[in-house]
Amino acid sequence: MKVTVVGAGNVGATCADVLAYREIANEVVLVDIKEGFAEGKALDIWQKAPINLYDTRTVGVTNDYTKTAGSDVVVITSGLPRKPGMTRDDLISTNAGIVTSVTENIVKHSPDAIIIVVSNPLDVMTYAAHITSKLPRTRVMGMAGILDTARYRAFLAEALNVSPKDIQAVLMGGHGDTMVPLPRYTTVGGIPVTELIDKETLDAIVDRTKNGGGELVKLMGTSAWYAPGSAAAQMVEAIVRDQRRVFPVCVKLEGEYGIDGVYLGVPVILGKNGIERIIELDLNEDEKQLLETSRGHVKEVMDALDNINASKA
Ligand SMILES: NC(=O)C1=CN([C@@H]2O[C@H](COP(=O)(O)OP(=O)(O)OC[C@H]3O[C@@H](n4cnc5c(N)ncnc54)[C@H](O)[C@@H]3O)[C@@H](O)[C@H]2O)C=CC1
Ligand SMILES: O=C([O-])CC(=O)C(=O)O
Repeated sequence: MKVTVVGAGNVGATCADVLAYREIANEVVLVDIKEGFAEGKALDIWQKAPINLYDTRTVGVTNDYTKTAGSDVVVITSGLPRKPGMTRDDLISTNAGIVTSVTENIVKHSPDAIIIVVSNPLDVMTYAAHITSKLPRTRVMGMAGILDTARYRAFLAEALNVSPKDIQAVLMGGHGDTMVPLPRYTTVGGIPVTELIDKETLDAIVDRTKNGGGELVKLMGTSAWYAPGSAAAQMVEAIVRDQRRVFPVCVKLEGEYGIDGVYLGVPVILGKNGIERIIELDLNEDEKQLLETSRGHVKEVMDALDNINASKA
């Protein structure tokens, strides 16, 4: 299995590292626009192989997509991260240009690849990659839900003083303040979370999760990478090992949840064909309302991208 990671910055290099040391791929190609940067990161990861004992070959290239040819999966992390005081949506015009040109190069050399978008604003960058690639919606998806769910699970594990391994949860909607956590579908070792935690603490955790990305931007002056890079690698693993994992993933909805033509995080089954199935939960009225708010926000940003593209045409 060959995996390309575009963008050798914080998230891309972390993702490539996890793919290598967990031997998720035989070959990982890192691509960056900065001269020598991807080459250096790939060499560093390769030099770790004798220490951490793995065989995965890591190769770095400066904008040379011929080396990415025949990739099974491509992860797009290229683009600006936000700084304190910015929203993810503020990145739209710069990152849309980057994601669009990267996607063109990817499909030219790897027409059968499955594409996982990480660049922000996530839902709308997934839209940009999908319309550029012209691939079926099952093969172009965005990573955010695994990360958001992981933050929620980590906060819950801390509050309950239990292992994060035992917390199962799902979130839906856009990657931003309008994400839709679903406490009704959260369990701790099979026990509904509402039986173990009071409403006030749970509400505070939900709130912290919604602002989880911003909390880290404020602390570090740039956005997170360990959990995001690992989350993207986990999606790659589900695909290349045909694991049929159930994850929240950003995908174009075509009637599911009564939504058409908008890219949102929903639970899916992830396997060798990409999105094998979208799971439709029976949401209650409150949850439907939250999802509708999230849909409205993502649609607004999609429209903003359409306007940017129209003004360039
Ligand atoms: N979906 C999610 O949950 C998350 C998304 N992100 C997003 O991921 C993106 C990357 O974040 P970081 O890795 O922290 O940023 P970074 O600045 O560390 O790395 C980005 C890399 O992209 C490269 N790049 C820029 N234009 C390129 C092009 N045309 N072709 C190839 N490479 C190019 C840059 O040279 C840089 O090395 C950001 O947009 C960030 O907002 C970050 C964390 C979580
Ligand atoms: O917050 C950001 O800008 C990066 C991101 O999407 C996250 O960490 O959730």
